[in-house]
Amino acid sequence: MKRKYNKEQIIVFILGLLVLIGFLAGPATGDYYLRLFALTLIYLILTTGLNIVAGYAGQVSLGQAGLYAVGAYAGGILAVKFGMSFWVSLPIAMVAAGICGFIVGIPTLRVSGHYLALVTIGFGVIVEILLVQWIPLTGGPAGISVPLIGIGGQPLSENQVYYLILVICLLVLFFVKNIIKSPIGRAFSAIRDNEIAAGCMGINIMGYKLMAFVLSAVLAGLAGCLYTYLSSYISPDTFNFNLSVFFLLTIIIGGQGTMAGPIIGTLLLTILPDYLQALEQYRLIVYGLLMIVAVIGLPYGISGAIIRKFPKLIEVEKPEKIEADPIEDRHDNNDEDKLLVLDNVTKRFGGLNAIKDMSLTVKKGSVHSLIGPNGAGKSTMINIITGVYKPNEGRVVFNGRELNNIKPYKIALAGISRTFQSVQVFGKISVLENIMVGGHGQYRSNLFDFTFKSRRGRKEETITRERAWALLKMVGLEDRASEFADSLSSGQQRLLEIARALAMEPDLLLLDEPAAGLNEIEIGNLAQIIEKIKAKGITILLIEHHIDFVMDISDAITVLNFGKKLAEGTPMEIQGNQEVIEAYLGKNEVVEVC
Ligand SMILES: Nc1ncnc2c1ncn2[C@@H]1O[C@H](COP(=O)(O)OP(=O)(O)OP(=O)(O)O)[C@@H](O)[C@H]1O
Repeated sequence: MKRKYNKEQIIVFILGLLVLIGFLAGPATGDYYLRLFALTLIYLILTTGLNIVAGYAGQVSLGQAGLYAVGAYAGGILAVKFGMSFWVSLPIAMVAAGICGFIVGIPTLRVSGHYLALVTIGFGVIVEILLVQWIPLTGGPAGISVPLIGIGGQPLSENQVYYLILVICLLVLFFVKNIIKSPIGRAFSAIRDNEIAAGCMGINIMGYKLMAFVLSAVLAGLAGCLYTYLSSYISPDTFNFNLSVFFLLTIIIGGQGTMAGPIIGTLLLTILPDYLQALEQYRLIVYGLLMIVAVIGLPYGISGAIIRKFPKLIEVEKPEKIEADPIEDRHDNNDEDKLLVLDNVTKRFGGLNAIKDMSLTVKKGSVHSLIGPNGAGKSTMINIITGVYKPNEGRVVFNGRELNNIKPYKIALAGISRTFQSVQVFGKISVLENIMVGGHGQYRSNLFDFTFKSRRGRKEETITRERAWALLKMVGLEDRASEFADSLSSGQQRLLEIARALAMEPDLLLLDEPAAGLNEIEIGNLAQIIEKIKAKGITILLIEHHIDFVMDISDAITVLNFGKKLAEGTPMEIQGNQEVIEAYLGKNEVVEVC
């Protein structure tokens, strides 16, 4: 798959421009601008890392200056107190910051949003205080002076240092781009857009949040260490809270969650204020106005606005050949007939029994429907099966394995996929990427494979992408592949959810009101899709209010009322059940169905 217009080419173009500026800036305009550009590149390394955690993974961090300080002081202290060279202290500084990032990331397991922002601010403040108070190690307010970077005993010139930083910055952008374009990057975006749905796609939410924090901290540490050697002197007042706010503003204005965002934001906010010096006393006003206009007028930042204005920039080209049969065959030779068993399950919300002593057996390869009036407890059952809710009593057994205390992502990886009653697509990534998120559990490659684009990683990515195209075609959305998922109609989003759930190659597919919002033709297509899925040996547990649709495609039906089982049987048996007619179907409905 190729992009017609390649975002990476734009990034390379901007960076090419930067190199050119660097060439001209050194000899033509003197050391001041060379240092300014070097500092911009250092900030770019840091904001690219911040973009991973805040832009892609959606976790607010206002402690980045603290992590930057850890890298800077680790580099400085190792050089001054232990006589280590730049080349040895750089990786140690990155590891030190990475460990701090892990510690800062732990609260994300419990808090998010404003609370997380406060926790990260707290970290930055603690670092600032330590830098001032721990005088024997940090030099206190007087700071530390650091020797120049050297190779073979020879110190590098200012120009050489600039190009060293440029090369490191380019490598960082290249590796981060590889990670972001991999299932890891998609997992970050999925968590940002919808944590519950991401968990149900087999994504280990806590693990990926921590990974995002550690990656961004490692890059902050790298930037900090480079800063120490660029400026030859560090003191606590550089690493204050304002700097953390500045970093966050940079990616908000540039455009969070895009590779180009930090580049645009960092260039704009680091270099522009300096050029505005000509406007003397109006400089800060112009700077402030720019920020207000960008934040209010461009909610997705500058790069986000560009992408929305010119969607062709992110358009992916449809492959010439799309596989016709994307659904994995799940028939097996196992004689066990029961795929899913609920044994006396009860779920209470306060004093309300949403489900009471519910027992249910879903046979392998069947389409089993749950019907019942609103509030009967149908969605609660699906949420219990997928681990979103924990039952108060009873057991859920899938494929012979008890699921009661298993996390949603592990249940998903065990072979259960689902759609949601109120659609839960990942709105800010493309339709194609949404389906690729479904393929998350199929990868065997790791962070190393994706960072360095190993053969294994590339091969798995190609397979997932091809299957995603095939699933898109099956649900008739292949012409919408490049669009953001939240731009689809709700009916299309339901189809997208089904395709995404199938990308997980499940044994059991839970469909929660898939026909809601679809017209008659779309419901007909949906019935065909369900038939196809069933023919592949995938078991389906269906919740639906379109009774004739349910009667047509089900092998078994369970009727719920007030959290209890009212009746169970084949469609014929249910249609003739007097209690069901009175509680749910109503006489007219039955006449219509018959
Ligand atoms: N998270 C929750 N907190 C409190 N009450 C809940 C929660 N989820 C469901 N309920 C309640 O549990 C009962 C069953 O809800 P559930 O959504 O399972 O019903 P349903 O059969 O799926 O209904 P519908 O067809 O309207 O979706 C309802 O009374 C509902 O208000």
